[in-house]
Amino acid sequence: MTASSTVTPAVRLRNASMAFGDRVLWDGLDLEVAPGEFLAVLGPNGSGKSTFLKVLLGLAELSGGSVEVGGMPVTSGSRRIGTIPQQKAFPEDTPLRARDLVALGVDGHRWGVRMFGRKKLGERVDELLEKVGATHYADQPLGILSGGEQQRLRAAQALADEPDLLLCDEPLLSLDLHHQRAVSSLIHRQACDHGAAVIFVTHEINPILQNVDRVLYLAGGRFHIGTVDEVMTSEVLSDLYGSPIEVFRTNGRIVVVGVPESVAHPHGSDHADALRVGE
Ligand SMILES: Nc1ncnc2c1ncn2[C@@H]1O[C@H](COP(=O)(O)OP(=O)(O)OP(=O)(O)O)[C@@H](O)[C@H]1O
Repeated sequence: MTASSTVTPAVRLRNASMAFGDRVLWDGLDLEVAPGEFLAVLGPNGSGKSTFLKVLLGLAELSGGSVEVGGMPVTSGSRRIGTIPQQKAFPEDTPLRARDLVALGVDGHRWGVRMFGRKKLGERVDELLEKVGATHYADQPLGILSGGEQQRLRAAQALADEPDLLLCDEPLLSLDLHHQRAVSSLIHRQACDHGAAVIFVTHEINPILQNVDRVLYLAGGRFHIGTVDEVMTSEVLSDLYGSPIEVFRTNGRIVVVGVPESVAHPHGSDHADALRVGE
């Protein structure tokens, strides 16, 4: 799906540039993301993927150009944006249970808490917990849960208020295969059934290959936008990285070979999956 002229894009960037000092993350970026569209944002460590989400949240200002969300200038704290932030463990003594975190994402007015009391809120939270497979640890303290268990709760919280725009920063990290599928299909349904635009930052495109409409690939201060077939090619990635890259498909998966180690791990990251989009 792409933005048509009659529908207000969920996100619109015009001639957008972003730089920190002389470090350019992107320049001349024109992009419209339509309601219901699923955009994957790919690129090596430090290429600007999280910064891109921050710009949409109003937490970072473009160096040039403009950005609109839902046809309006970006303001921070919109209820219509759901976020699944990059994973960071909750401290062990966090005074919340799993279900409390999900409940924080539910807008009381929207779900009629005022009219029907806490019962309705509880039902909505139970429904969300079930969708991410978290029912059995709903009453556990947040801080003792594993990284993957916490991550599933973040996904439930982000979807609680049926956002129009869902910003996901590596939401599948530390999830096992089963829960990767559950969470990515939940996010995809938010796009298909509720018309939410999804912007999904990831190093690993294969788990979401079936869901992606377009890819924004950031690398070395440049970018390429298009469908998976248009962007994930040896030619495009070799051009972006400025060195020979091989992209091939096997068993319905994309394998990328030849990304320079210095680009894949510019900060000495121990994130070994950094660019292994094919595994
Ligand atoms: N406020 C800031 N001031 C200066 N530099 C910054 C600031 N925020 C981000 N950067 C730099 O911009 C670059 C892009 O950072 P960003 O976190 O967006 O990358 P990323 O693609 O999300 O990386 P990763 O895959 O490692 O999460 C990094 O080199 C980072 O150090």
